[in-house]
Parts: sequence; structure tokens; C-alpha cells
Amino acid sequence: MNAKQAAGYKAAEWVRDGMTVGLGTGSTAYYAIEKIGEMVGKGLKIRAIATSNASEELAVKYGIPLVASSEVTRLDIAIDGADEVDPQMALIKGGGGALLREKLVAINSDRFIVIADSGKMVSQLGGFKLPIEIVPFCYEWTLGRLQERYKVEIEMRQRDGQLYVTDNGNYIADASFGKIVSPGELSHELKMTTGVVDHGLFVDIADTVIVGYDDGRTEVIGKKE
Ligand SMILES: O=C(CO)[C@H](O)[C@H](O)COP(=O)(O)O
Repeated sequence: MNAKQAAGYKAAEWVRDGMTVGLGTGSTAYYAIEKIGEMVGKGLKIRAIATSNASEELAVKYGIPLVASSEVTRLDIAIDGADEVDPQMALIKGGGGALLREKLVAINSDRFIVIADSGKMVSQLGGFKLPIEIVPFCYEWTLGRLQERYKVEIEMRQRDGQLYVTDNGNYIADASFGKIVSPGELSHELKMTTGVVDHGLFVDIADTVIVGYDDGRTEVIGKKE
């Protein structure tokens, strides 16, 4: 068992009969979805909302019943990966481009469990490029305003030589902050920038972090039991 698998499988222990579950995106969330699928196969009764088209496909593959957002007011639990986790459980997410749906699902869940291999734990956020989701209309102006304001390298994410397009039809700009001194302030400021839809800073959202290690051990850190 690898570190991501250990964390993903451990998180599935919090999923109980009758719950509505948010399914994250990425290679760590993959293992949680796989395990939950196995539990559903053995009779667990849940409904789920996926944070990306890719995770929705996985849920279908593993036989996890999906529910429309119109039928749900709140989720019981959401389980998702992260690119960086600091000691206050603030996160950088969005390496896989799903940050907007991930944040929507996380903030509408009674419990948000982050699953991460130990390499994601950092003393200060910012080593990983911060993904910022921006609208395609006049995106060059939004990019320019961000570069002017923060004076750090910010580049448009590309895939196959084209601008990367999110599941929501937006673009992503990746910002190399290096060190983020005040994640809360930056989060608020970015959110106030016209043209920015959302960004990958998740501050005061995570309830629990499950850290996975290469030897298969896990460590549970958190505000909630
Ligand atoms: O935020 C995400 C996707 O938008 C992922 O959760 C994050 O990038 C971590 O991915 P992985 O588990 O593959 O390392």
C-alpha cells in the first residue's frame, strides 16, 4: 500500500450508511473513491456528488450512486486531496484543475476530510503554484492585473499546447508565490479581483487531515473527532 492509498482508504472509514458524500479529484481521491465503491458493492447505502467530470466517471465505474445538487441541501462529508497542507490545515488545491467544484463541495459539507501523502505537509504554503481560476473573457487583462499586483511569476496553464479549460469552461493561471505569509488575506483579496472566479487557497475549511506514509501508516489530524 502506498501513502496516497493509505490516506484514501483510511478516509473511507468515516463514510456511513445514509450519508451524502462529496467525492474529490486527483490521484489520492481516486483511492477513497475506489474504497467507497468497494463498500457500496458490499451493501453500503450512500449518495454522492463528484467534484469533476473525471471523478464522476470513476463513481459510475465503481457503482457509487450520484445525486443531483437540486436534491441535496448539504453533504455529510467530503473527502479530497490537496497539493499543500500547512500546520493550521490551510490548503493549496487545484493542481488537477478542479478547485472551484472542490471548494463548493467542501464548504457545503458538515465535515471536510483532506487526504494527503506526507510530502504534501509544509510549514508554509506557497511552494506549490497557486491555481487561480479566471474567466476566459479578457483573461489577459485579469492576468496582467494579478501580475501587477503581486509581482510574482504567474503563467496561464496549458495542456497539449492550448490553454487549459476547466470543467466550468474557465482558464487557470498558476501563481508562484514562493511563500504565502497570510493565506487568509490573500484568499480574500484574490476573491475580490474582477475576472477571478476562485482560487486554490482553502483557509478554515478543512476539519480533518489524514496523512498517509509510504509504509502504509496514517495519521489523523483534526478539529473534529
Ligand atoms: O486539488 C486537486 C485537484 O484539483 C487535487 O486534490 C490535488 O491536486 C491533489 O492531487 P493528488 O492527490 O493527485 O496529489
